[in-house]
Amino acid sequence: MILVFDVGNTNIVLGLYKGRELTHHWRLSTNRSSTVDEYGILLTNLFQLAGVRADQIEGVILSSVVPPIMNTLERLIVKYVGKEPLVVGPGVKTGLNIRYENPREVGADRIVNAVAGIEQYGTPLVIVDFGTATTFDYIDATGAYIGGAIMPGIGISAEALYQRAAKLPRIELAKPKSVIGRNTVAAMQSGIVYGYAGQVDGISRRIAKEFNVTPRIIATGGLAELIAVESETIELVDPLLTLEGLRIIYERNK
Ligand SMILES: Nc1ncnc2c1ncn2[C@@H]1O[C@H](COP(=O)(O)OP(=O)(O)OP(=O)(O)O)[C@@H](O)[C@H]1O
Ligand SMILES: CC(C)(CO)[C@@H](O)C(=O)NCCC(=O)O
Ligand SMILES: [K+]
Repeated sequence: MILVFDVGNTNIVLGLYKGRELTHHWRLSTNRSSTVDEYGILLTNLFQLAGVRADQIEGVILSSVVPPIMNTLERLIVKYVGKEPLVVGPGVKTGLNIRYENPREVGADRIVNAVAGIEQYGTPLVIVDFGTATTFDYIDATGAYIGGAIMPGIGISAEALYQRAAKLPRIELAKPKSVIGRNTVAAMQSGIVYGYAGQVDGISRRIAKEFNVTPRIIATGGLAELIAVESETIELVDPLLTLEGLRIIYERNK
């Protein structure tokens, strides 16, 4: 079995693979102040519930876009799993040709998504990941990672409205009945959900136009489903794309 870790700014998603099969996956909050042992308790409990022992895990791979907690997580894995994790970064074979101005600058989650996306959906391809930030990645017909776009995530956008406007409440992110809201909550839900779907379609169409391509457009991330149903350009949602990419990269480095 291998254990894969996707460390994002909001959530840590982890999964256990037996061969190519994802047998378990879990979502924890990313907490910058948790200690090695606090994460260790969570991991131990999850393994126990799943009936898995640490000594059944042959290897661990981790990708992170949160440098301040890397040290804690590496120590967690050594102490509670008894393995040195493979960390996605310079020196790890991903098989991806990265054409960003500075390839080291691309978030590891975006690289991992691209690796999985190419494998599962082919190229040219656009991947939209709805997380803390919403990212777009464009992979051209030759399989090269060209770059993309980064916009404020849905959670961040909703949070900013509530934080900065005295009369705007914190709302549930849900689709309202009509694009015209006739109360504050419905109006905010319309602006966020339909506005966001429009932004996603706008960026996707610009990519298609600028590069004169018809890419497949695949979405992933915690809030993908909510927007994908309203989007005219997203073809499907693959919630486990990042975990799959981690498994593939692990295999390429064995
Ligand atoms: N129902 C909701 N209402 C309001 N905000 C939400 C809701 N669900 C998620 N969020 C917020 O949306 C953002 C993205 O959450 P999501 O669960 O998609 O994270 P994620 O895909 O794990 O992201 P990352 O990989 O960046 O950690 C977070 O800021 C989160 O707090
Ligand atoms: C954009 C996020 C925050 C999305 O998780 C992450 O991929 C990141 O921190 N990226 C670094 C900047 C870049 O990808 O250009
Ligand atoms: K993510």
